[in-house]
Amino acid sequence: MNIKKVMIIGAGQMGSGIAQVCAQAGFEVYLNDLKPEFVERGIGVITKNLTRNVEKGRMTEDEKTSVLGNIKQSTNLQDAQNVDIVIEAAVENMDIKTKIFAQLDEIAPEHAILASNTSSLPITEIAAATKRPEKVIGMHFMNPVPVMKLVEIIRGLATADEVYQAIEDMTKSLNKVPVEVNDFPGFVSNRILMPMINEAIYTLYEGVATVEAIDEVMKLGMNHPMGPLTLADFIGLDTCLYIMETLHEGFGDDKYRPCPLLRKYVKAGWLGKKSGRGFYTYS
Ligand SMILES: CC(=O)CC(=O)SCCNC(=O)CCNC(=O)[C@H](O)C(C)(C)COP(=O)(O)OP(=O)(O)OC[C@H]1O[C@@H](n2cnc3c(N)ncnc32)[C@H](O)[C@@H]1OP(=O)(O)O
Ligand SMILES: NC(=O)C1=CN([C@@H]2O[C@H](COP(=O)(O)OP(=O)(O)OC[C@H]3O[C@@H](n4cnc5c(N)ncnc54)[C@H](OP(=O)(O)O)[C@@H]3O)[C@@H](O)[C@H]2O)C=CC1
Repeated sequence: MNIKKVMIIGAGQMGSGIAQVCAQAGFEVYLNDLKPEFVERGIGVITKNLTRNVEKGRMTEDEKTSVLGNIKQSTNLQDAQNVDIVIEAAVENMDIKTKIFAQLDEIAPEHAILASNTSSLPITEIAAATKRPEKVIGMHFMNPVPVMKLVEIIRGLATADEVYQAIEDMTKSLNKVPVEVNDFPGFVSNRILMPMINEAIYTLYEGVATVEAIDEVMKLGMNHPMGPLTLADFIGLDTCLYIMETLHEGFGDDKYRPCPLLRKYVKAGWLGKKSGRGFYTYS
């Protein structure tokens, strides 16, 4: 399967990172979001990252221009008719994702793969919204995408072997490391990571220690690069809550119940770094 043209849906922190690494690997990229200003914000982040690469001598100014030239801005899903693969990185909500996939199924060429960067939602259910479940797959990048090596590849029940192989090959061409997993809530990454973050929030909620102390324990005691509350802010508290809800509902086990403090913060609009306030405040 020859993949040259890629569409990324959602120009948030994940979508813009995925667009950057695809453009750097020479793919032609359409970066799509609901409004032009969201796409422009994503291009702004990519430009900043590339400028840092130039300043550090890892890339020339001409290479930066050429990478940016590989990215087209899109606010129209119809642009999917021109691509070989769509990677969806919109918000972590099943209704929104299934609507996007049903539309893409009508628009994208027959050969096109429809991938989702979902961090926890069942790929099989997303695939069932299309008439091409064999071409639907999970391609789960880690944040920040330009830095993190892993891509968790999730097979839905119907995903074809050649589609899995194409995504594995594409992952390697992006200079990332693919790891194959099966379709269960939270896959491997968030089934293990998110209960730890949720427990850190309970630790705060129950007054065991301060935000700073909890992070310090995990950073200095366990050598984690970021404390769990810093990491939760970095991921987005809305995304953390959606993932916990998927685990709770998907396994029907109360050990995954989201901490009420997490719910409260999300209801307050304290979504972490991206909204300027979470467990910490950001200027
Ligand atoms: C929720 C999900 O579904 C799945 C997930 O993604 S879970 C989240 C997974 N990610 C993590 O756990 C990240 C944990 N944190 C880390 O690994 C590190 O703190 C970090 C890599 C983010 C930053 O590393 P650091 O050493 O503390 O900071 P810093 O020295 O500023 O950055 C290291 C490099 O990363 C780059 N970097 C940092 N943040 C970046 C960003 N947001 N975008 C692009 N590049 C970034 C820096 O430019 C720097 O590059 P060079 O050394 O090549 O110049
Ligand atoms: N944050 C993380 O660490 C990780 C997140 N993920 C997954 O990646 C996905 C995106 O997360 P993230 O980038 O953090 O979220 P963000 O909130 O940063 O970005 C999501 C973007 O998608 C846009 N969007 C929402 N609905 C649509 C739509 N129908 N069509 C096009 N664009 C849309 C949003 O616009 P608007 O602002 O208007 O809502 C926003 O710009 C989620 O599924 C998440 O679970 C995966 C790995 C890590």
